[in-house]
Amino acid sequence: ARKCILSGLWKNELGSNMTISAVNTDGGFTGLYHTAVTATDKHIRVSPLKGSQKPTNQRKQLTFGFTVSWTFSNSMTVFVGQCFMDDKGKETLKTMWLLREEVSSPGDDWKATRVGTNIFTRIK
Ligand SMILES: O=C1N[C@H]2[C@H](CS[C@H]2CCCCC(=O)c2ccc3ccc4cccc5ccc2c3c45)N1
Repeated sequence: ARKCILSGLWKNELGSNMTISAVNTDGGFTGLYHTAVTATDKHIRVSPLKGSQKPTNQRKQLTFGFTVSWTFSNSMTVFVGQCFMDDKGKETLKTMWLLREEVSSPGDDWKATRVGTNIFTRIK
């Protein structure tokens, strides 16, 4: 059966897109993330991502995680999820994410993390 491959171009339901480079032998990958939305009034630029996946030789519907370090800021998002493939070979990445924004004091730590879900599909 065909297996999910993370490398390539993906988009999510927010209109964001990401490019994932080739996955290396230990499951590591890098890429670029272009978010369509932001919780800050700063101008958001394309940001680097780094992640890893379970080696595909063991899984058709692999699990993965990656981190986006938002350019020119001290905020970060981690995504974790799984690739699902339908019987036509169409891949879907179902993910959950945590967005950590920088806050000025420990007293504000309680409000520093947002959580959500994203579904990614391939851009042909
Ligand atoms: O495709 C998707 N897009 C959204 C979801 C999960 S990630 C999220 C986009 C996050 C963009 C970075 C951001 O908002 C951001 C960037 C820089 C910031 C600098 C300083 C901040 C200070 C206070 C609050 C912030 C909130 C978000 C921030 C930043 C700050 N999926």
